[in-house]
Formats: sequence, C-alpha cells, structure tokens
Amino acid sequence: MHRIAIYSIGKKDEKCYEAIYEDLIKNSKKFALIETKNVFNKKINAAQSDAQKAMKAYSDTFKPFILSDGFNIALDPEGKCLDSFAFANLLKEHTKLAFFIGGAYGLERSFVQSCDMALSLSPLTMSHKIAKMVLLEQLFRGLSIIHNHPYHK
Ligand SMILES: C[S@@+](CC[C@H](N)C(=O)[O-])C[C@H]1O[C@@H](n2cnc3c(N)ncnc32)[C@H](O)[C@@H]1O
Repeated sequence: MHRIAIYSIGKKDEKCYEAIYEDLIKNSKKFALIETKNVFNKKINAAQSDAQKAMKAYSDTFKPFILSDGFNIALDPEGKCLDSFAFANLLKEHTKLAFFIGGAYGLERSFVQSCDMALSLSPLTMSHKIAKMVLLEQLFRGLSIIHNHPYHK
C-alpha cells in the first residue's frame, strides 16, 4: 500500500475542486492512502505581494513536511516530464512519497533542489488547483498500471 501526501499552498479548497479530488482519491483507495494538505499561515499571507518573500514563506512552511524516510517530489513546470509508464515505474520504486505544489509564484529553486526530484506535469503552467487534479489523476493511472487495473488499458 502506497502512502502519499500532497501539500499545496492555499486555504480550504472550493467545493467544486474538493469533489473532484475526493473522487480521484477514492479511485486510488485500494492501492494507496492519499492525504492532501493545504497550508496557509500569517507569513505566507503577509508576503503575498512580494515574490521572493512569498516563495521563501512557501519553503519555510513546506520544510517540516519533507520526508526523511520517503521520496520527496517538487511539482515544477521546469522539472522532469515523464510519460504515465515512467511515472508508474517511479511509484513502483517508492511507496512513501510527498508531493509539494507551489503557490502563485512557484517554488524557490533551493526548495526544489532540496527535494529528490522536480516533476513537470506538462510544459504548460497550471494553477495549483489544476496541478493537484492532474497529479491525482496520474497517481490513479500509475497505480492502475502497477496493479493491472483496467483504468489504464
Ligand atoms: C501557478 S503555479 C506557479 C507558477 C510559477 N510562475 C512557476 O513557474 O512555477 C503554482 C504551482 O502549481 C504547480 N504547477 C503548475 N503547473 C505545473 C506543471 N506544468 N507541472 C508541474 N507543476 C505545475 C507548481 O508546483 C507551481 O509552483
């Protein structure tokens, strides 16, 4: 059973996104325990108009969640692009993972470098809400590939 945590910057998810995330997490339930956590605090709020300060606040907030006994992946449009089979192989190699999704300004380079890998979901830049949705769908697809589930034929 995989244990997967997804961290993103933001307050509570809007209902329409929440419903999609829940559905995708439910699909993966047989294969993985997936937890999502939105993080937001005074430091991020205070830094919202300054890109450097905001990115530093994201890093400081995410750092305590970096796994010392798992694989840490920064989501970054400039990261490595994998097809779904290569992503499934990555999931085969690591059963405990943490994914970090940046805020409006993206992630600090030093934070990205502190992770085990930077992953791009597409060369297109998406909102963090859409990136989370694509990640959850690809997690279900990757887990389906590993477990021969008919979702990925
Ligand atoms: C609005 S985007 C940040 C945009 C910022 N200018 C950048 O280039 O990273 C918010 C977050 O969503 C995630 N994201 C957006 N598009 C992505 C993509 N194509 N691949 C991977 N992650 C993406 C990243 O974690 C990013 O930090």
